[in-house]
Amino acid sequence: MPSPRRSVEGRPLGASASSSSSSPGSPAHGGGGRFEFQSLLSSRATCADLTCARLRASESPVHRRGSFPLAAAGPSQAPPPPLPEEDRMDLNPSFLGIALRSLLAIDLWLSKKLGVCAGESSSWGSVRPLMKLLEISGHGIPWLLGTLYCLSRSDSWAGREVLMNLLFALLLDLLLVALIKGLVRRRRPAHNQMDMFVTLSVDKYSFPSGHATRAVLVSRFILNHLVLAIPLRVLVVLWAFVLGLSRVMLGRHNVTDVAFGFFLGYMQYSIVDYCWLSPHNAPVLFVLWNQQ
Ligand SMILES: CC(C)=CCC/C(C)=C/CC/C(C)=C/COP(=O)(O)O
Repeated sequence: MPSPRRSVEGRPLGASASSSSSSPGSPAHGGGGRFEFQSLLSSRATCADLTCARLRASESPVHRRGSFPLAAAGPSQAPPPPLPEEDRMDLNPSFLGIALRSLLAIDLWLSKKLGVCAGESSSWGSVRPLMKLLEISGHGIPWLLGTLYCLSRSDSWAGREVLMNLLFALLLDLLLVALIKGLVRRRRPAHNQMDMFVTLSVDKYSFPSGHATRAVLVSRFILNHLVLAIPLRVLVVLWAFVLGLSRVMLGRHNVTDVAFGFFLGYMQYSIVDYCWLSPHNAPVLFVLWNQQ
């Protein structure tokens, strides 16, 4: 008699066709050496399929014989067409898959816990205005306008060169973040209120955090190109970190959006540093600006 457990656990499909426990004509066998439960374990299985799968697992062989007249009809029946690979349930998920799912679950749980300023009525709702002020300090518009203004006022070649590269860095950041947001399309957390100061259409997505990328990019830029006293340098690093944290506290982002944003901002500065624009490698830019 075929054991009902076979169809649940996904045991070897190639069981001997001559075996008395699963002959081609038996209910668990689709003929042609292929068991039927393969197709019933489809992740896209219809409700009816799943019901059948459960029945196969729990019903007695006698009942099953009655339930599947086609399978019982014998080996002369045509075997069911094999399902495409992607339609089969993965009964042996990889370690990486489990790790990613666990990370995602922790991410969502932690982000919800840290979203203490997500609304006025949240536990830290009273500091929400302060967090929103911090949000504006890392917004793209003040940084772009500020850089353009300083560029227009700069009267030294060295100053212009640094500002030109800051402008390039800010534009590269906007482009890369918009590109990744558009590709990944991760929704912002459910507890977020969409009341942000000027946004682009891709800003309905949350991965990665544009404020986090900009915070790290600009901080690295400042630390490498401005001569600052130690306390000010510490303040710059703190600003970047608190700005990132505030994104989660405001409920705008999950922790992984900000963590990846920090990483991306760090890499972006490395790109800018590598492609540093100067009057030697980009003379046109500097001459054009001078003529303004
Ligand atoms: C030149 C140009 C396209 C300027 C657009 C500046 C702009 C509206 C940037 C959006 C900044 C923003 C709201 C980013 C979203 O940050 P998340 O931290 O919420 O991802």
